Amino acid sequence: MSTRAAVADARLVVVKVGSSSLTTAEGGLDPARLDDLVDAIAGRRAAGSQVVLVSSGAIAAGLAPLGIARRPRDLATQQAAASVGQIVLGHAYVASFARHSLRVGQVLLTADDVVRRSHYRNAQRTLTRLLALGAVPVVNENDTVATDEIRFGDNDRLAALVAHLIGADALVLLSDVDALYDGDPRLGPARRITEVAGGSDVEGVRAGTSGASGLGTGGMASKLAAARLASAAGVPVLLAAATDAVNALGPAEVGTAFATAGRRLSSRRFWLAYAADSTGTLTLDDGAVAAVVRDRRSLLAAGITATTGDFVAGDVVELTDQSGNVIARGITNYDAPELPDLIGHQSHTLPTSRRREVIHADDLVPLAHH
Ligand SMILES: Nc1ncnc2c1ncn2[C@@H]1O[C@H](COP(=O)(O)OP(=O)(O)O)[C@@H](O)[C@H]1O
Ligand SMILES: N[C@@H](CCC(=O)OP(=O)(O)O)C(=O)O
Repeated sequence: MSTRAAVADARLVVVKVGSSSLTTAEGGLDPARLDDLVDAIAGRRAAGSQVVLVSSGAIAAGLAPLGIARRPRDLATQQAAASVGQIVLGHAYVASFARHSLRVGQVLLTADDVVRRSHYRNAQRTLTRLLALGAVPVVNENDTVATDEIRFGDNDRLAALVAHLIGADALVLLSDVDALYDGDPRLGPARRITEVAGGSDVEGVRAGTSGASGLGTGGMASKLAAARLASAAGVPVLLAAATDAVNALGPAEVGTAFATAGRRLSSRRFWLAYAADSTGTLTLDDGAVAAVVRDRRSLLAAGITATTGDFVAGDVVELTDQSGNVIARGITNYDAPELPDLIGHQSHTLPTSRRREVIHADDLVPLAHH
């Protein structure tokens, strides 16, 4: 099935909308744009799909009520604005979805809630039950309590993680631009990219890190990273304009479609590959890179040339090649201080208590460079 057909046929869709697509030029929430989005989602629901909406806009919606002219830079004021704005936003969705007799459920998450394995089943269960009860979950980052350490940073990433968490069949990223281009179309002529089948299709793409409105975060770079994260984890992605939501959620061919790379990862392997924080790095020689990535073998001390970080056994670490590219992630069997004496040595030359592989193949996930 083509990527576009997979998105069009998806039974469970995560739709993410950015701040810039919900606000007026002056910065307040735009009820007409919000209604248009809700109409498109209600249409998809009526056609038989379930939809989870990941909506930004809390900070933007809180600025005018607090008399703040532009997006604040400091975290405390952002959090205060989000606190005021999230209620405004939630209320706007309740009223707008009510026009279609649809109920909404607000789900505010921190990175910990979907990244820590002990927590994510909770989020999974709530979202699944909301859907079973016929409600539309409206998800945002829990900005008021998310400190820098536990922030997703941007809702594109949150949406990609949620899409995998709930086993969505597709992720639709709606923005103020109608597709991915090879450069920022605001800055000059740029070529539109309609299909991304693999990494070579986005090689050389310049994706800006800030949006036009100054209200969102991350710009196209965070969208591209999220699209690649979801597609690498087995969820097809469509990036399109929020003003074209009806077509993006319907059969029309709009935007940029990102094909999946292979099978869907299990929750545990997805967590290992993308969600968990890593606390260190192991640098591998070429032979070890091939053993881990191509042959899917365990990582032995002999193939490691250097380590950084302050990790302990059981932590997630990144594996890089000699050029510093991250090629895999895995759970280490050793504490960082134990490794300098072991690396570069063949197992049979080490004391018996030190012959265990550094990372077992079952605890290793090669990262797709597609
Ligand atoms: N390569 C690119 N292709 C498309 N848009 C790009 C690219 N690089 C930068 N951009 C800009 O990114 C913006 C979208 O980011 P942003 O406003 O943060 O979105 P949102 O608020 O929807 O999350 C677009 O308005 C576009 O001008
Ligand atoms: N959680 C923040 C949004 C952060 C964010 O990623 O914004 P955007 O780039 O507009 O999707 C808010 O609701 O204001």
